[in-house]
Amino acid sequence: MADGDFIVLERVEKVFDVRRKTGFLKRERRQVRAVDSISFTVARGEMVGYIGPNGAGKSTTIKMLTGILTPSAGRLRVAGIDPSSERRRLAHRIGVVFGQRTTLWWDLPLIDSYRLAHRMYRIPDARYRENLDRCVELLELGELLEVPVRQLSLGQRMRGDIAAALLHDPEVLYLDEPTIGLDVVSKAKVRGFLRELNSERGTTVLLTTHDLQDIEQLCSRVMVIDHGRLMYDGPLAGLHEAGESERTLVVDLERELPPVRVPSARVVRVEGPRQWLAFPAGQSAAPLVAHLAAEYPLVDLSVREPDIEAVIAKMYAERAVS
Ligand SMILES: Nc1ncnc2c1ncn2[C@@H]1O[C@H](COP(=O)(O)OP(=O)(O)OP(=O)(O)O)[C@@H](O)[C@H]1O
Repeated sequence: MADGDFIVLERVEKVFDVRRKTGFLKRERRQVRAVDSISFTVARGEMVGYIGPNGAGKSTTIKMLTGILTPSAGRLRVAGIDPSSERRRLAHRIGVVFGQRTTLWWDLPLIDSYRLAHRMYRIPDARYRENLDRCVELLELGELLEVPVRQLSLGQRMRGDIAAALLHDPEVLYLDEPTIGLDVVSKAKVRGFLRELNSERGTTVLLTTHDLQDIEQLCSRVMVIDHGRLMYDGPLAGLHEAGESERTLVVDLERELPPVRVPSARVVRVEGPRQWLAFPAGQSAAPLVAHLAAEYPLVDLSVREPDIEAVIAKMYAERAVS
C-alpha cells in the first residue's frame, strides 16, 4: 500500500431500507441512498475536513470507515484493512470522537475510563503512561482526572474524550463535530491540540464539522458532501471561490454615519452607529480594517464567518446558472 492511499474509497455506497407506516396495516418501503458512489483517498498524515449540510451522509461515511456499517457497494480500505470484515483489528489503529456522544463512563472518574481503555486495547504500560501524561499536559486534564464524567463541563468532557481516543496511539482519528457547543477558549484548546497531534505525530485526521473556522484553522483540504455525493474536494479557499462566499465585517463607529466607503467591500446593513460590510471570504480582512481605522472613527469591529450551509447553497446556485 502506498502512503498516499491510507484511506481509500472507491465508488462506495450505502443504501438504507426504510419502512414507514402510511396507514392502518399499510407500510411503505423506501430506500435512502445515504452515500452515493463516493470515491476519494486520504494520504497518511493529512488533516481533512469532511463537511456538508444535515443528512448529507457524513456520519454514515464515518461509520463505514470504522466498520460499524458495511457498504452496500464499492470498496473501502483504511490502512489496508477492510473495516467491516476486520473491525477489531482496525479498532487498534483508529480513534473516534463523536462530539454529541461520549465514550467515557458517565458515573466514574475520568481516569477510570482511561484505565479501562488501557486494558481493553492491551496498551503496553510504558506507552499508556507516556500517552496519558502527554494528553493530560496538553489538554489540561490534570485536575479533572478524579472528577466523575457527569460533573465535567462540555469542553472538559470533549478534551477527556479526545484523550480517550488517543491512548492507544491510533494512526487515524475521526472527529465528528469536536467543537460543537464549546466556548471560544475551549475551541482554541481543542484546535491547538489537534494541530500539534497532526504535526508532531503525523496522525491522519478526518474532521466533520459545521464550524468553518475549524476547517480554516486546521485543514488544508476540505471535502463537501451533499445528498450522499462528493461535491467538492480541494482547498478551503477554492470552496469559497466556488461558492463566491462572503465574510462580514461588523463595524461599530463612534456615531451614526452614512454608509462607509471601502475598496472591495460593500455595506449591506446599517443600524445606528453599527454597519455590516460584506467582503470576499478568500480575502484578508486586514487591509479593510486598516482603511477603516485610517478614515473613520472606529470603536470596535469583528469578523463573522459565512456558515457552511450558505457556502454550499451559493455553490449550487453558481452551478445552476453556469
Ligand atoms: N440507520 C439508518 N436508517 C435509515 N436511514 C438512515 C440511517 N442512518 C442515516 N440515515 C439517513 O441517511 C442520510 C444521511 O445521514 P447521515 O447521518 O450520514 O448524515 P450527516 O451528514 O451525518 O448529517 P448530520 O450533520 O445531521 O449528522 C439521512 O437521510 C438519514 O436520515
